[in-house]
Amino acid sequence: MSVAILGAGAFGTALACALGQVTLWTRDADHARDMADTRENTRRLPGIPLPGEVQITHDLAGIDAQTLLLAMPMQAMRGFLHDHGTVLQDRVLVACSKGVDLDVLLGPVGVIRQNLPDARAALLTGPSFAHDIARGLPTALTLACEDPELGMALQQELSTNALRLYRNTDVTGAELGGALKNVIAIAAGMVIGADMGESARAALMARGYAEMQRLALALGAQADTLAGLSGLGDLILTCGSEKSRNFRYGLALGSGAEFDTTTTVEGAATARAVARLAQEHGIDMPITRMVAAMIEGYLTVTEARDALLARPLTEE
Ligand SMILES: NC(=O)C1=CN([C@@H]2O[C@H](COP(=O)(O)OP(=O)(O)OC[C@H]3O[C@@H](n4cnc5c(N)ncnc54)[C@H](O)[C@@H]3O)[C@@H](O)[C@H]2O)C=CC1
Ligand SMILES: O=C(CO)COP(=O)(O)O
Repeated sequence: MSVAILGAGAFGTALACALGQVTLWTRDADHARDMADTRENTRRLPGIPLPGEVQITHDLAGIDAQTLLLAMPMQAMRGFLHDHGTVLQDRVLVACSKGVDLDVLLGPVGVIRQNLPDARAALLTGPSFAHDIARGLPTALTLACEDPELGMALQQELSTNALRLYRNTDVTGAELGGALKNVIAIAAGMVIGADMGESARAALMARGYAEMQRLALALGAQADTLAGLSGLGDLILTCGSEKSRNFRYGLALGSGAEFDTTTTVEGAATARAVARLAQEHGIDMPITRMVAAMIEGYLTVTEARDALLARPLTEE
Protein backbone atom coordinates (compact mmCIF):
# COMPACT_ATOMS: atom_id res chain seq x y z
CA MET A 1 0.00 0.00 0.00
CA SER A 2 1.29 3.44 -0.89
CA VAL A 3 -0.67 5.90 1.23
CA ALA A 4 0.29 9.08 3.04
CA ILE A 5 -1.91 11.15 5.31
CA LEU A 6 -1.34 14.89 5.17
CA GLY A 7 -2.43 16.53 8.41
CA ALA A 8 -1.78 14.99 11.84
CA GLY A 9 -4.90 16.23 13.57
CA ALA A 10 -7.34 13.92 15.33
CA PHE A 11 -8.76 12.48 12.11
CA GLY A 12 -5.52 12.08 10.15
CA THR A 13 -3.91 10.36 13.11
CA ALA A 14 -6.92 8.09 13.61
CA LEU A 15 -6.78 7.04 9.95
CA ALA A 16 -3.07 6.29 10.34
CA CYS A 17 -3.86 4.08 13.35
CA ALA A 18 -6.55 2.24 11.37
CA LEU A 19 -4.55 1.77 8.17
CA GLY A 20 -1.19 1.03 9.80
CA GLN A 21 1.24 0.94 6.87
CA VAL A 22 1.15 4.67 6.02
CA THR A 23 3.17 7.85 6.26
CA LEU A 24 1.72 10.57 8.50
CA TRP A 25 2.81 14.11 7.62
CA THR A 26 2.56 17.16 9.84
CA ARG A 27 3.49 20.74 8.90
CA ASP A 28 5.06 21.24 12.32
CA ALA A 29 8.62 19.88 12.75
CA ASP A 30 8.37 19.84 16.56
CA HIS A 31 5.13 17.89 16.37
CA ALA A 32 6.71 15.35 14.02
CA ARG A 33 9.65 14.89 16.39
CA ASP A 34 7.36 14.57 19.38
CA MET A 35 5.18 11.92 17.70
CA ALA A 36 8.23 9.99 16.48
CA ASP A 37 9.71 10.02 20.00
CA THR A 38 6.58 9.19 22.01
CA ARG A 39 4.69 7.19 19.33
CA GLU A 40 1.59 9.13 20.28
CA ASN A 41 -0.14 12.30 19.05
CA THR A 42 -0.49 13.88 22.47
CA ARG A 43 -1.77 17.15 20.96
CA ARG A 44 -4.74 15.83 19.00
CA LEU A 45 -5.35 12.17 19.82
CA PRO A 46 -3.97 11.54 23.29
CA GLY A 47 -4.02 8.08 24.79
CA ILE A 48 -3.85 6.20 21.47
CA PRO A 49 -0.50 4.57 20.62
CA LEU A 50 0.67 4.94 17.01
CA PRO A 51 1.23 1.54 15.39
CA GLY A 52 4.91 0.76 14.82
CA GLU A 53 4.57 0.69 11.03
CA VAL A 54 3.25 4.30 10.81
CA GLN A 55 6.05 6.55 9.57
CA ILE A 56 6.07 10.15 10.77
CA THR A 57 7.44 12.92 8.57
CA HIS A 58 7.66 16.67 8.25
CA ASP A 59 9.15 16.45 4.73
CA LEU A 60 6.30 16.75 2.23
CA ALA A 61 8.52 16.68 -0.86
CA GLY A 62 10.07 13.40 0.33
CA ILE A 63 6.76 11.52 0.34
CA ASP A 64 6.49 9.14 -2.63
CA ALA A 65 3.09 7.60 -1.86
CA GLN A 66 0.65 7.85 -4.77
CA THR A 67 -2.50 8.15 -2.65
CA LEU A 68 -2.59 11.20 -0.40
CA LEU A 69 -5.32 11.65 2.20
CA LEU A 70 -5.84 15.36 2.93
CA ALA A 71 -6.91 15.47 6.60
CA MET A 72 -6.96 19.14 7.47
CA PRO A 73 -9.70 21.66 8.24
CA MET A 74 -11.74 22.76 5.23
CA GLN A 75 -10.75 26.42 5.46
CA ALA A 76 -7.03 25.44 5.36
CA MET A 77 -7.26 23.24 2.27
CA ARG A 78 -7.23 25.86 -0.50
CA GLY A 79 -4.09 27.51 0.88
CA PHE A 80 -2.43 24.13 1.33
CA LEU A 81 -3.13 23.12 -2.28
CA HIS A 82 -1.91 26.48 -3.51
CA ASP A 83 1.34 26.27 -1.51
CA HIS A 84 2.16 22.64 -2.37
CA GLY A 85 0.63 22.20 -5.83
CA THR A 86 3.80 20.94 -7.49
CA VAL A 87 4.17 18.08 -4.99
CA LEU A 88 0.48 17.15 -5.12
CA GLN A 89 -0.58 17.55 -8.73
CA ASP A 90 0.19 14.08 -10.11
CA ARG A 91 -1.19 12.08 -7.18
CA VAL A 92 -4.55 10.70 -6.15
CA LEU A 93 -5.93 13.18 -3.61
CA VAL A 94 -8.56 11.91 -1.17
CA ALA A 95 -10.10 14.80 0.74
CA CYS A 96 -11.16 13.95 4.30
CA SER A 97 -12.51 17.39 5.24
CA LYS A 98 -16.12 18.33 5.82
CA GLY A 99 -17.18 21.82 4.87
CA VAL A 100 -17.60 24.54 2.27
CA ASP A 101 -14.83 27.05 1.57
CA LEU A 102 -15.92 30.51 2.70
CA ASP A 103 -14.37 32.36 -0.24
CA VAL A 104 -15.07 30.15 -3.25
CA LEU A 105 -18.16 28.36 -1.85
CA LEU A 106 -16.92 24.92 -2.94
CA GLY A 107 -16.59 21.65 -1.04
CA PRO A 108 -13.27 19.81 -0.64
CA VAL A 109 -13.30 18.03 -4.01
CA GLY A 110 -14.46 21.24 -5.72
CA VAL A 111 -11.53 23.08 -4.17
CA ILE A 112 -9.09 20.35 -5.33
CA ARG A 113 -10.50 20.50 -8.88
CA GLN A 114 -10.31 24.28 -8.96
CA ASN A 115 -6.70 24.39 -7.76
CA LEU A 116 -5.24 21.22 -9.29
CA PRO A 117 -7.33 20.35 -12.35
CA ASP A 118 -5.06 17.43 -13.28
CA ALA A 119 -5.16 15.72 -9.88
CA ARG A 120 -7.42 12.68 -9.47
CA ALA A 121 -9.74 13.54 -6.60
CA ALA A 122 -12.01 11.63 -4.22
CA LEU A 123 -13.69 12.17 -0.86
CA LEU A 124 -13.74 10.10 2.33
CA THR A 125 -16.62 11.11 4.58
CA GLY A 126 -19.33 9.75 6.84
CA PRO A 127 -20.13 9.08 10.49
CA SER A 128 -16.92 8.51 12.43
CA PHE A 129 -15.35 9.96 15.52
CA ALA A 130 -11.56 9.92 15.38
CA HIS A 131 -11.29 7.99 18.65
CA ASP A 132 -13.65 5.27 17.40
CA ILE A 133 -11.64 4.75 14.21
CA ALA A 134 -8.33 4.84 16.08
CA ARG A 135 -9.53 2.20 18.56
CA GLY A 136 -10.51 -0.10 15.70
CA LEU A 137 -14.24 0.06 16.44
CA PRO A 138 -16.55 -0.88 13.53
CA THR A 139 -17.09 2.13 11.24
CA ALA A 140 -18.70 2.61 7.82
CA LEU A 141 -17.79 5.54 5.58
CA THR A 142 -18.50 6.77 2.07
CA LEU A 143 -15.73 6.84 -0.53
CA ALA A 144 -17.03 9.20 -3.21
CA CYS A 145 -15.26 9.40 -6.55
CA GLU A 146 -16.60 10.35 -9.97
CA ASP A 147 -14.28 7.87 -11.67
CA PRO A 148 -15.81 4.44 -10.84
CA GLU A 149 -12.54 2.52 -11.42
CA LEU A 150 -10.54 4.79 -9.17
CA GLY A 151 -13.35 4.66 -6.61
CA MET A 152 -13.19 0.86 -6.60
CA ALA A 153 -9.40 0.86 -6.23
CA LEU A 154 -9.55 3.32 -3.32
CA GLN A 155 -12.33 1.35 -1.66
CA GLN A 156 -10.05 -1.71 -1.64
CA GLU A 157 -6.97 0.25 -0.63
CA LEU A 158 -8.55 2.07 2.30
CA SER A 159 -10.94 -0.53 3.76
CA THR A 160 -9.87 -2.65 6.72
CA ASN A 161 -11.60 -5.34 8.77
CA ALA A 162 -13.19 -2.67 10.96
CA LEU A 163 -13.32 0.31 8.57
CA ARG A 164 -15.85 -0.46 5.86
CA LEU A 165 -16.05 1.86 2.86
CA TYR A 166 -19.09 2.14 0.59
CA ARG A 167 -18.50 3.52 -2.94
CA ASN A 168 -20.47 6.37 -4.45
CA THR A 169 -19.96 8.39 -7.63
CA ASP A 170 -22.14 11.27 -6.36
CA VAL A 171 -19.35 13.50 -5.08
CA THR A 172 -21.60 16.57 -4.78
CA GLY A 173 -24.05 14.70 -2.55
CA ALA A 174 -21.30 13.29 -0.33
CA GLU A 175 -19.58 16.68 -0.03
CA LEU A 176 -22.78 18.48 0.88
CA GLY A 177 -23.99 15.81 3.32
CA GLY A 178 -20.76 16.03 5.32
CA ALA A 179 -20.66 19.82 5.24
CA LEU A 180 -24.29 20.60 6.01
CA LYS A 181 -24.76 18.14 8.87
CA ASN A 182 -22.20 20.08 10.92
CA VAL A 183 -24.34 23.22 10.69
CA ILE A 184 -27.40 21.33 11.87
CA ALA A 185 -25.31 19.78 14.67
CA ILE A 186 -24.44 23.26 15.94
CA ALA A 187 -28.17 24.09 15.91
CA ALA A 188 -28.96 20.83 17.74
CA GLY A 189 -26.37 21.69 20.37
CA MET A 190 -27.94 25.12 20.81
CA VAL A 191 -31.35 23.58 21.33
CA ILE A 192 -30.03 21.32 24.09
CA GLY A 193 -27.78 24.03 25.55
CA ALA A 194 -30.71 26.43 25.77
CA ASP A 195 -32.83 23.71 27.41
CA MET A 196 -35.45 23.59 24.65
CA GLY A 197 -35.81 19.82 24.99
CA GLU A 198 -35.18 16.65 23.03
CA SER A 199 -38.43 16.90 21.08
CA ALA A 200 -37.21 20.24 19.73
CA ARG A 201 -33.89 18.62 18.78
CA ALA A 202 -35.66 15.86 16.84
CA ALA A 203 -37.78 18.45 15.03
CA LEU A 204 -34.70 20.48 14.22
CA MET A 205 -32.83 17.43 12.89
CA ALA A 206 -35.74 16.48 10.61
CA ARG A 207 -36.30 20.03 9.35
CA GLY A 208 -32.53 20.44 9.09
CA TYR A 209 -32.37 17.33 6.93
CA ALA A 210 -35.15 18.79 4.75
CA GLU A 211 -33.10 21.89 4.08
CA MET A 212 -29.92 19.86 3.52
CA GLN A 213 -31.83 18.00 0.82
CA ARG A 214 -33.25 21.15 -0.76
CA LEU A 215 -29.82 22.64 -1.34
CA ALA A 216 -28.11 19.39 -2.30
CA LEU A 217 -30.75 18.40 -4.86
CA ALA A 218 -30.68 21.91 -6.36
CA LEU A 219 -26.91 21.55 -6.79
CA GLY A 220 -27.23 18.22 -8.57
CA ALA A 221 -26.86 15.70 -5.74
CA GLN A 222 -28.86 12.49 -5.55
CA ALA A 223 -31.43 12.01 -2.79
CA ASP A 224 -30.07 8.51 -2.02
CA THR A 225 -26.68 9.95 -1.16
CA LEU A 226 -28.20 12.37 1.32
CA ALA A 227 -30.08 9.46 2.90
CA GLY A 228 -26.84 7.49 3.24
CA LEU A 229 -23.80 7.46 5.51
CA SER A 230 -22.42 10.83 4.43
CA GLY A 231 -25.71 12.69 5.01
CA LEU A 232 -28.30 11.22 7.35
CA GLY A 233 -25.80 8.82 8.95
CA ASP A 234 -23.44 11.60 9.94
CA LEU A 235 -26.31 13.90 10.92
CA ILE A 236 -27.54 11.34 13.45
CA LEU A 237 -24.06 10.84 14.92
CA THR A 238 -23.14 14.50 15.16
CA CYS A 239 -26.46 15.85 16.45
CA GLY A 240 -26.68 13.19 19.15
CA SER A 241 -23.29 13.12 20.83
CA GLU A 242 -21.26 15.42 23.02
CA LYS A 243 -18.18 13.83 21.44
CA SER A 244 -18.92 16.10 18.46
CA ARG A 245 -17.11 19.44 18.52
CA ASN A 246 -19.86 21.03 16.40
CA PHE A 247 -22.51 19.85 18.84
CA ARG A 248 -20.44 21.03 21.83
CA TYR A 249 -19.94 24.44 20.21
CA GLY A 250 -23.72 24.70 19.82
CA LEU A 251 -24.18 23.65 23.46
CA ALA A 252 -21.91 26.50 24.52
CA LEU A 253 -23.73 29.03 22.32
CA GLY A 254 -27.08 27.84 23.66
CA SER A 255 -26.08 27.91 27.32
CA GLY A 256 -23.77 30.93 27.21
CA ALA A 257 -20.77 28.82 28.35
CA GLU A 258 -17.17 29.49 27.29
CA PHE A 259 -15.79 27.55 24.31
CA ASP A 260 -12.13 26.97 23.40
CA THR A 261 -11.74 28.93 20.15
CA THR A 262 -8.76 26.84 19.01
CA THR A 263 -11.06 23.81 18.56
CA THR A 264 -11.83 22.83 14.96
CA VAL A 265 -15.56 23.49 14.45
CA GLU A 266 -16.16 23.07 10.73
CA GLY A 267 -19.84 24.01 10.86
CA ALA A 268 -19.10 27.59 11.98
CA ALA A 269 -17.47 28.81 8.76
CA THR A 270 -19.58 26.42 6.71
CA ALA A 271 -22.83 27.90 8.08
CA ARG A 272 -21.79 31.29 6.77
CA ALA A 273 -20.66 29.87 3.42
CA VAL A 274 -23.85 27.85 2.99
CA ALA A 275 -26.10 30.76 3.92
CA ARG A 276 -24.51 32.67 1.01
CA LEU A 277 -24.70 29.67 -1.31
CA ALA A 278 -28.39 29.18 -0.51
CA GLN A 279 -29.12 32.83 -1.13
CA GLU A 280 -27.32 32.70 -4.50
CA HIS A 281 -29.41 29.71 -5.53
CA GLY A 282 -32.69 30.96 -4.07
CA ILE A 283 -32.98 28.03 -1.64
CA ASP A 284 -34.78 28.49 1.67
CA MET A 285 -32.53 27.28 4.53
CA PRO A 286 -33.92 28.93 7.66
CA ILE A 287 -31.98 26.88 10.23
CA THR A 288 -28.65 27.43 8.47
CA ARG A 289 -29.45 31.14 8.11
CA MET A 290 -30.18 31.41 11.84
CA VAL A 291 -27.01 29.53 12.81
CA ALA A 292 -24.93 31.83 10.58
CA ALA A 293 -26.59 34.93 12.05
CA MET A 294 -26.01 33.71 15.63
CA ILE A 295 -22.34 32.96 14.91
CA GLU A 296 -21.95 36.40 13.38
CA GLY A 297 -23.61 37.91 16.46
CA TYR A 298 -26.70 39.33 14.74
CA LEU A 299 -29.19 37.10 16.53
CA THR A 300 -29.61 35.58 19.99
CA VAL A 301 -30.70 31.98 20.52
CA THR A 302 -34.08 33.19 21.80
CA GLU A 303 -34.60 35.41 18.76
CA ALA A 304 -33.68 32.53 16.47
CA ARG A 305 -36.13 30.19 18.22
CA ASP A 306 -38.92 32.76 18.02
CA ALA A 307 -38.22 33.49 14.35
CA LEU A 308 -38.31 29.78 13.45
CA LEU A 309 -41.56 29.22 15.37
CA ALA A 310 -43.18 32.26 13.76
CA ARG A 311 -42.66 31.00 10.20
CA PRO A 312 -45.89 30.46 8.24
CA LEU A 313 -47.47 27.03 8.75
CA THR A 314 -46.81 24.84 5.74
CA GLU A 315 -46.84 21.30 4.31
CA GLU A 316 -44.05 18.97 5.36
N1 LIG B 1 -12.08 14.45 14.36
C1 LIG B 1 -13.01 13.69 13.82
O1 LIG B 1 -13.65 12.89 14.52
C2 LIG B 1 -13.31 13.77 12.36
C3 LIG B 1 -12.86 14.83 11.57
N2 LIG B 1 -13.19 14.88 10.25
C4 LIG B 1 -12.77 16.01 9.44
O2 LIG B 1 -11.36 16.01 9.28
C5 LIG B 1 -10.91 17.35 9.11
C6 LIG B 1 -9.77 17.60 10.07
O3 LIG B 1 -10.32 17.49 11.37
P1 LIG B 1 -9.47 17.04 12.64
O4 LIG B 1 -8.32 16.21 12.25
O5 LIG B 1 -10.42 16.48 13.60
O6 LIG B 1 -8.97 18.48 13.15
P2 LIG B 1 -7.87 18.80 14.22
O7 LIG B 1 -8.19 20.15 14.73
O8 LIG B 1 -7.70 17.71 15.19
O9 LIG B 1 -6.53 18.86 13.37
C7 LIG B 1 -6.35 19.67 12.25
C8 LIG B 1 -4.95 19.44 11.74
O10 LIG B 1 -4.80 20.15 10.52
C9 LIG B 1 -3.54 20.79 10.55
N3 LIG B 1 -3.59 21.97 9.72
C10 LIG B 1 -4.31 23.09 9.93
N4 LIG B 1 -4.06 23.98 8.96
C11 LIG B 1 -3.17 23.40 8.12
C12 LIG B 1 -2.52 23.82 6.94
N5 LIG B 1 -2.73 25.03 6.42
N6 LIG B 1 -1.65 22.97 6.36
C13 LIG B 1 -1.43 21.78 6.87
N7 LIG B 1 -2.02 21.31 7.98
C14 LIG B 1 -2.87 22.12 8.60
C15 LIG B 1 -3.33 21.14 12.03
O11 LIG B 1 -1.95 21.34 12.29
C16 LIG B 1 -3.89 19.93 12.72
O12 LIG B 1 -2.91 18.94 12.87
C17 LIG B 1 -12.13 18.26 9.35
O13 LIG B 1 -12.64 18.70 8.14
C18 LIG B 1 -13.11 17.35 10.06
O14 LIG B 1 -14.46 17.70 9.80
C19 LIG B 1 -13.90 13.90 9.66
C20 LIG B 1 -14.36 12.83 10.38
C21 LIG B 1 -14.11 12.70 11.78
O1 LIG C 1 -17.42 14.55 11.53
C1 LIG C 1 -17.43 14.03 12.60
C2 LIG C 1 -18.17 12.80 12.88
O2 LIG C 1 -18.51 12.14 11.71
C3 LIG C 1 -16.73 14.68 13.73
O3 LIG C 1 -17.58 15.61 14.26
P1 LIG C 1 -17.04 16.95 14.91
O4 LIG C 1 -16.15 17.62 13.89
O5 LIG C 1 -18.26 17.73 15.23
O6 LIG C 1 -16.27 16.55 16.14
